[in-house]
Amino acid sequence: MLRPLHSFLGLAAALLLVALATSGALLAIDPVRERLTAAAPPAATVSVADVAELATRAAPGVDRIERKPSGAIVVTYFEGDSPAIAVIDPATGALSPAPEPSPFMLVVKNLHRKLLLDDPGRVTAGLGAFAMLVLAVSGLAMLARGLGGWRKLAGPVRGTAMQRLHGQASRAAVAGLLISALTGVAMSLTTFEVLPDGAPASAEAARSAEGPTLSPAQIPLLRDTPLASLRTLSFPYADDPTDVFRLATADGESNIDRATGAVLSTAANTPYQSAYQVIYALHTGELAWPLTVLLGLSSAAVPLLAGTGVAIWWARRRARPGRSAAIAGVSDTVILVGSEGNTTWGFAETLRAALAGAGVDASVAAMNDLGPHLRAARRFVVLTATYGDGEAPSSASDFLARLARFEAGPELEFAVLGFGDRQFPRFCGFADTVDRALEEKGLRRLLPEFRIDRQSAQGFADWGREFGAAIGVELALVHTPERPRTQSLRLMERIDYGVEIGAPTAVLRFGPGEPSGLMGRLLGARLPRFEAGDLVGMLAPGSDVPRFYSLASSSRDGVLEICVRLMPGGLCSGRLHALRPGDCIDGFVRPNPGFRPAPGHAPVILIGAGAGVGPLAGFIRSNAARRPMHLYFGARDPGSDFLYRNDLEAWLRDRRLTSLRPAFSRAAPRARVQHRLAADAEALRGLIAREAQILVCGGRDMARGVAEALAAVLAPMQLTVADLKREGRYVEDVY
Ligand SMILES: Cc1cc2nc3c(=O)[nH]c(=O)nc-3n(C[C@H](O)[C@H](O)[C@H](O)COP(=O)(O)O)c2cc1C
Repeated sequence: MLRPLHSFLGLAAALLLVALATSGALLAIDPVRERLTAAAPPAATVSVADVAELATRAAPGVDRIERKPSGAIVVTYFEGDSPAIAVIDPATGALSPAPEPSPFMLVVKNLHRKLLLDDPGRVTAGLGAFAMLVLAVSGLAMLARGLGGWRKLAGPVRGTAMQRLHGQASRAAVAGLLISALTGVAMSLTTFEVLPDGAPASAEAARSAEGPTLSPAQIPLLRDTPLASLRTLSFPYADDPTDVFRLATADGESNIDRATGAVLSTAANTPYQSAYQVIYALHTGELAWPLTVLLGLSSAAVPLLAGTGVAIWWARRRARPGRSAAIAGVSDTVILVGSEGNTTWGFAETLRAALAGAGVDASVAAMNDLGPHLRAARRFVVLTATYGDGEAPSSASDFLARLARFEAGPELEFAVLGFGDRQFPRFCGFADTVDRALEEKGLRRLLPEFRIDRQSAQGFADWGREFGAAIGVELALVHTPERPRTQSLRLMERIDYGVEIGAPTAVLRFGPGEPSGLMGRLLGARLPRFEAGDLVGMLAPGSDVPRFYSLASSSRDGVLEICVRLMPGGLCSGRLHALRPGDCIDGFVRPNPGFRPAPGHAPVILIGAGAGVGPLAGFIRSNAARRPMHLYFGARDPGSDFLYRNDLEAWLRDRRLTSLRPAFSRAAPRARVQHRLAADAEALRGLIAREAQILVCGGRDMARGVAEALAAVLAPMQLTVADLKREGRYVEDVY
C-alpha cells in the first residue's frame, strides 16, 4: 500500500512540489544573508525605549519601528511629506539604507504562496504541502522497512545507485521537509478558515488624554520591554492629539497614552495565536537562522528527490511484466510472486513457460493477489524475495493477512522457493515465514523450501529438477536474466601469481575501453563509479549469465581492479586470464553496499584467502583516514601466491594497514587463517570489545572454518558469530 501511494502521489505532484520547494529554497537565501550581515545582537539590557529614543533623534519624523526576525531594526519615517525607510543600529542610532526587496524575490514569494494566482493558487499550494507531508511520511516508512526497521534507519541504504541516492537524500532532507509540510498545511488551513485566525491579538481602540507627547524614555512600558521581544512600535500621529503609541510584542498588543504613558488597553495572544506565530516562524525559518538553512537545503533536495523518484518508478515499470500476467486467471498451478526489484518476476515467467512446455497449465500472479478466486487452483508455487530484516517485498506485503482469510481446499499443494542474499543476516527470511504459514494453514507440502542465493541460475535449475520430479514432469529451467547494459573495459596491467604451484591467480587492472553510446563518443570513455567491494559482472563467451568478481579498487583509484583465480574449465576466468594488456572485454558494475567497512573509526578485521583478498586490498588502499585495519590472509606459498605482497608492505609502512598476519598452507610452518585467528584470540577479543567489524572474503569452506574459529574466540565474551552478524559487524562475501 505504501509504495503505490508514494509512487502515484509523487508522480502526480512532482512538478508542483518542485515549484514550491525551489521557490521555498530561494526564499531562504535572503533571511540567511541578512542574518550573516546583521550587526551583533544588542545587549539583553537594551529596551524598546532606548531604541525608540535613538530613532526619534536620528529621524524626527519617525512613524514606526519594527524588529525583523534577523534582528535588524527597521525605522519608517517621514522626510517632509515623503516616507522613508532605514535600518538603525540599536547601539549608536546610526541609520543605514534598508535593503530594497528585489522584484525577482517578490515573484518568487508569490509563486511560493499562491503559484502566481489568487485563491486557486493558494488552494493548490496547500494541497502541495499536504502531498509533501504524505510523501515524507510514506517515504520514511518505506526506507525503514527496507533497512529492517526504525532502529536501523541510520544504516547504509542498499539498492541501485538511483535508489541509494533517493534514499540517502530523502533521509537527509526528511526533517526539514516534514517541518515545511506540516506548517505549510497548518497555514493553508488557517488561510481558508478551517483553523481559527492566528493573527496576533489587537488591543481595543483607545484615545490619549490631551497634552504634550512624552518621549519614549518617559513611558514605563517601553522602558520595561526588552528590545528582543519587540515586534513593532507605532508612534502617535502628530496631527491627532488623541492618537496613541501602539506596542506589539510576541505576547500581544498594548495602546499607550501619549501624554501620560499609561497603558489604556491591552490584549494578550491566545494560546492558538501564540502557537500560530510559532508555526509561521517555523515555516519561514524565522525562529532561528540555522533552521532557515535546514529548511532551505531540504527544499533544494526536492528536485533531486523528484528526479530520482521518477527514474526509479520508470525502471521498475519497465522491468515489471504486463498487468495481464499479474492478474492471470486461475490455472492448475498458480505461481505467486513476491518481488520488489522485479527480478523474481523473470524467474516466475521462466518457470511458467517451462511448465507450459511440459503440459502443465500455469499462471503467474502477485502474492498480494491471493483471494477467493484462487481457491480452484491445485497448487501454489511461491517464488519470493526478502527485504529488510526478513520482511516481505512490496508485491507480497499483504500476503500473510490474505492467507489468514483464505479458505484452502484439502488437496491444495504448495512449494516455496526463496530468493535472497546470504550476506543478509536473515537469508530468505520471508520465504521461511511463508513456508511455515502455508504448512500451518494445512496445505500439502510438495517439497522442502529451497533458497536461491543472489539469483543463481544454477540454483534455480537445481530446484526445477526437484520440483519437476515432485509433480511428475521433467523440468529443465534455463533462466536467462535480462542482459545487463555493459561497457567496454581495456586491460591496462596484469600481475600473475601462483603459476608455479598450479593455482594461477591474476590481479587485472582495467581502464575504460572503446567508447559507446552518444555520451561516450562525445565525452570519451570513462569508468563507471564504484567502491571497493562492489561487483563487476563479466559475461562468459556464449552465455548471458554474468559471473561476478569483487572489485579490489574504487573508481577514485582510476582503475577497475579484480583478482581472478583461473578455475579448471572456467569459461569466464579462462577468458580473463587469456587477456593481454590492450585487450578489451565487456562488463558492468553492480553495487554491493552490504560488503564494505561500516562508516566510523572502529577497527576493521579483514580475513581473506586466495583471490578473496582482492576487495580487502581495496578497503586498505582506500583507508586514507588510517583507521585500524588488521588483515588475516591465507595463501599457499609465500614465494608464489602472496598476492599484493609489495602493496601490503607499503601500506603497513604508511599505516593504512595496522597489522598483517599471513598464513601459508604449503610452506613451513604450515597454517591456515583459522590457526592465526585462534593464536590471536586475546588480541581479537580486545578489538571486538572496541566495536570492531569483521569482513570475510573467500571460498565457502574457508568462510566456514573462519566462522568456527571466531565462534571459539567469541565464546568467553558471551557472544556468537550470529550476534555480530545481526549487528552488521560480521559480513561475508563468499563464493
Ligand atoms: C534493500 C535490500 C534488502 C535486502 N534484504 C534481504 C534480506 O534480509 N535477506 C535476504 O535473503 N535477501 C535480501 N535482499 C536480497 C534480495 O531479496 C534478492 O536480491 C532478491 O533476489 C531480489 O528479488 P527482486 O528483484 O524480485 O525483489 C535484499 C536486497 C535489497 C536491495
